[in-house]
Amino acid sequence: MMEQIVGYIIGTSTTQQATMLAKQAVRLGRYVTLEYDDQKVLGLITSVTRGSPLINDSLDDVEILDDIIFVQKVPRFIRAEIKLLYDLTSNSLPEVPPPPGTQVRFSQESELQSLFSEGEIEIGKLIGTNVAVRIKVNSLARHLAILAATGSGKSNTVAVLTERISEIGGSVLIFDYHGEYYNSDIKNLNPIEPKLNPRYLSPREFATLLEIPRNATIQYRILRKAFTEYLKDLENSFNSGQVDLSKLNETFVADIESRIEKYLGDSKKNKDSAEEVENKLEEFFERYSNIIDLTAPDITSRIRSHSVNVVDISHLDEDSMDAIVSHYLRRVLDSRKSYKRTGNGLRFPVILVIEEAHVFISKTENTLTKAWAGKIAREGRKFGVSMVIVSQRPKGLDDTILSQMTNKIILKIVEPNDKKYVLESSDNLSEDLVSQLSSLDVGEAIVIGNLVRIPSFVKIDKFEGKLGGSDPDMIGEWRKEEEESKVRSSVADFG
Ligand SMILES: Nc1ncnc2c1ncn2[C@@H]1O[C@H](COP(=O)(O)OP(=O)(O)OP(=O)(O)O)[C@@H](O)[C@H]1O
Repeated sequence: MMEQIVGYIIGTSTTQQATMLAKQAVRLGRYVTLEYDDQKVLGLITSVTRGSPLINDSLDDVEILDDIIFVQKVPRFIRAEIKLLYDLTSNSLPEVPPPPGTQVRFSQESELQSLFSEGEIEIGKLIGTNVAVRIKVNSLARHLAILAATGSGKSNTVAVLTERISEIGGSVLIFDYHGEYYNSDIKNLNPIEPKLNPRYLSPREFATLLEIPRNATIQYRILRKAFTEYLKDLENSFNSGQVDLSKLNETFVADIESRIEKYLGDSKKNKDSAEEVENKLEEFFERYSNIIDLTAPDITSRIRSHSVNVVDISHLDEDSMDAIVSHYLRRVLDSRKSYKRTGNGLRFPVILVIEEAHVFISKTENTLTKAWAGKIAREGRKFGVSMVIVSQRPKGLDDTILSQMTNKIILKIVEPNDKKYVLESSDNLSEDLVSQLSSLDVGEAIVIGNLVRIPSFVKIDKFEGKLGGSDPDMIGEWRKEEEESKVRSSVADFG
């Protein structure tokens, strides 16, 4: 059944863009098909305008308008800009622009299916159609950014995407800023308590957590020697079975300080540096006492394949969050490198999901996480470590790292600077697509990158389970407290 004609191409076209004079109202984000010069070209409606040569904006007398409308049939037009995306005949980009007068029709679902059905997991339907959009999961090796204004559907998208990746055997590690995945009923959930075990810290990482500046070479040397010796002695004690695990955490600072004393030497300068290191060591332990645990297994032994591994960091302060995220990123990358090199380490690829990414991969702050996120953005692909950064403040993200997120799922964004920033950080996103972002409904997204063959307007499937972290029902909680206080006071009277 041939679809009806919705309009004709007018004016000058290029191989990327054409203008249609429409016979009926058409919606943004709809796919259309143009057949000309033995090509069958798929296009996307990216803007629609309506007007009339007679009722134009120079009119300023409504009575004249009354007469015009009453007396005659008023010429009106609907124009639509079409972004030409794909030549279905040659399976490539269109090579020839459509001539004026070319008929335009809505694309048939069978034409669209051929383009969107090749991926391993379905994430939703093309907006306005029943065409399932499937994404190529291997393309996530080039990372993904999920960007949207608050309340537009980021968490729902993360839940749908990660659950379906786990169902095909994949391994995801979500840093759960709001505790919404940790308390959800996502399938294959593997909840992980955030713990920092200094045994798995490198001396440089430990020095960074102690805030020993890179140029404080004497402090760093003293710490490195004491820490390295402590770890060596600890390993020997573990191997000989002489470790009292219950005492490890409480003697950690003293054990290291006793080794610092050994490297004091007699120079005053060393003594001052050593004291500075000891102060920083005690401050470190106070600041991170709720996450330090020398008995905790390494994160790489807690991540499972076939799982949505979720680290609940919602109860931590942002410093501790940053320490956990940066450490876990480093351990996963190092372990995958080790596995690739020696066969020892994390045996399977991992997709790391960083929620509220603008906090950790900030454009302005030099966080601990930013350095490791940058390394993974640059080299993670070779080792099967990819990143999904999720943010409702795109302009707060580091632009270099954002530009390395080849794939993007962009839900509704209204803020003009956010839109501009996203456009500038994506070489596969055009102005006409970005201009649509304000008009997207909740759960509707533009998907671009290697995940899909062509830019796609997708209604993401609704996550069927329960997500935690939703907005509190304040009225309900107040009512409940009122009821309970009545019960308490009546029990007190009775007593
Ligand atoms: N694809 C969708 N289909 C239907 N409803 C959706 C979809 N995505 C999100 N919603 C609904 O919209 C609301 C907000 O969704 P969600 O929490 O995912 O947005 P968000 O961008 O993560 O918000 P926040 O920034 O507050 O975390 C929820 O009630 C959710 O059920």
